[in-house]
Amino acid sequence: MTTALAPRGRRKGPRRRPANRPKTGRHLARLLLAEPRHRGALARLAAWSALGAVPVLLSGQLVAVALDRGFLAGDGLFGLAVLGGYGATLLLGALATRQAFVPMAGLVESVRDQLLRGTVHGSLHAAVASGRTPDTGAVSRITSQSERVRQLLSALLLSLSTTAFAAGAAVAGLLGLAPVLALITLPVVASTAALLVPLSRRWRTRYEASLTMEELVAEETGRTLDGMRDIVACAATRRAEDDLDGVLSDHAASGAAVATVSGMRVGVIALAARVPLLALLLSAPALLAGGTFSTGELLGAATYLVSGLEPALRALVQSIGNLGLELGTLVSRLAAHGGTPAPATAAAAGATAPGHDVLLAGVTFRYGPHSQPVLSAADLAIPDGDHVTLVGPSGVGKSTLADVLAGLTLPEAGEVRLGGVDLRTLDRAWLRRTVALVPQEAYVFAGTLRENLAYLAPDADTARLDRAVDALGIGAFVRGLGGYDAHVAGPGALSQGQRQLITLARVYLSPARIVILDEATCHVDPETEARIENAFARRDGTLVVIAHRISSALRARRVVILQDGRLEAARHEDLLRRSPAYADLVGHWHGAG
Ligand SMILES: Nc1ncnc2c1ncn2[C@@H]1O[C@H](COP(=O)(O)OP(=O)(O)OP(=O)(O)O)[C@@H](O)[C@H]1O
Repeated sequence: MTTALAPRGRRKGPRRRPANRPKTGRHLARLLLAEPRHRGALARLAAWSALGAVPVLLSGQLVAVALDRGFLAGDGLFGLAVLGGYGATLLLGALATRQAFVPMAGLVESVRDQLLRGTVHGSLHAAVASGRTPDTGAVSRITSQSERVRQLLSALLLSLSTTAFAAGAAVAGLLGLAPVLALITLPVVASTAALLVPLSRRWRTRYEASLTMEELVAEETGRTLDGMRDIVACAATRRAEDDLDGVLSDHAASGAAVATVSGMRVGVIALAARVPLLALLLSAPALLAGGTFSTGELLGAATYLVSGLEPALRALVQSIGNLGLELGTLVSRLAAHGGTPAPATAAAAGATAPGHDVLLAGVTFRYGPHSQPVLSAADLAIPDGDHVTLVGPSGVGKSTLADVLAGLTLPEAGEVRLGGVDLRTLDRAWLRRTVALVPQEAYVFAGTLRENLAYLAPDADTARLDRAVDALGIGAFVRGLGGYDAHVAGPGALSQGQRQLITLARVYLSPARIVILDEATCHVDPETEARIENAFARRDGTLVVIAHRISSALRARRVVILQDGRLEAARHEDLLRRSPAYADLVGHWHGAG
């Protein structure tokens, strides 16, 4: 039986995306502006923030006065007094910023309460509608998320209002001090800062992707740990490692992509303030010589650019980018799911298919973005109850196709359907019970033979074990080991072929409706292989055999050949006539046999 693993490979196609989110900004604005008391609190917050920006507004002016009329005019005391006055405005600004916390606290508490009310209502409503017990786990998860919303919203509001006013104050101060310098420098600031808009959008996309990857890593790790026993029992450790490795590499790449855009953003912010400053400094000698501006005015203008505008710009971008994005993600999840967290995967819990016909439609899969596709727009239909043998030269992609059929590997394009339902939407546990992929490496664990055989059918009694053993023709082997209650010391105590027999009997007893044998009989003799394949063919359901010998193809109802990423299916005789590749393969097998 396949393990409880996630699909593997570099999943290009259906990478899980965040659930459809409502427009976050609009939703937040609705929450903030819905009630008159919220609007009042926002107005008070704005008023205190404006007052808090007064030191920035005065900074350049006071530096200019301190220099021109104080230090440079030989009146150091006056200069010091002016700078002392600037210090006093900083104190007042700090007090005003402190006062801004009061309306903001009331506002965010109220928004948090609104969110929580919506959450609990949503959960109760869903419970009443479905007749089930309310999801109290979801409510408690959302309670903690609402708490995080409160923290983020307060940080964001404070940061936004103070930095927006500070930036405005720096611009106003510069215009007041030296309008000509403002007209020279501000367009440069504005045009460079305009680059931040597309950069921030790109940053947002990459950040969201990295969040999704983070969730995927947690999900994949949890699933691997949960399924550790099955992974070991089915000798799928390498596959599990591959799965985790793929997800971790993707996660690392997504983190690097975020860092690249963050770096570019910091560079642009620095340029926005430093390029005008550089222009100012380079033209300073000429401006001073022409007597157009005083030294104090030039330094005052530089003060507005460097200590007013640049920090405000940086804080604005960071608060909108980081705090805003995290807040938006949380709020939209709460809003979209009425208080229930977004489902972790596209697969719906409990979703089963009404039938067992398998259909591959236009399936394309490749392991890396630059590698050749292993499957290329491949089509195949396997009706329920069919017996097919899959053939193709070594390395052509037969095992990959088996993984795709079992839903362990997701195609980058096209669809795999089971009973008419897209595999990706089916309940994973149901899918794992329904489709059994038996790999070449067989595994037995220390315990009785009965425990090993009944591992996937714990309710199987001795009579059922007997029927399976008879059908597979492995009675002599079972008796030779000492019967069902004989102790199997572990994998090392049996040959590879004996381990395959146990694994095959285990799958025969399982509830799997579709069995895929991926060279699962390669270590047993041809007669035993024939008996086993025939037994599986008679068993209820579908049998797909990845051929190890020509005899497997001759036994099957149809043969499927995989060549150049495409699949062609026909009866052995027909395929022999119309496919030179199959004729070659058969010739090669006969030669080898
Ligand atoms: N995890 C992986 N990462 C990258 N490439 C892979 C991975 N697994 C398989 N491949 C490549 O994909 C191609 C198909 O491999 P696959 O094992 O599906 O072929 P196969 O037909 O089953 O081979 P064989 O008959 O030898 O078992 C090969 O070129 C292989 O090297």
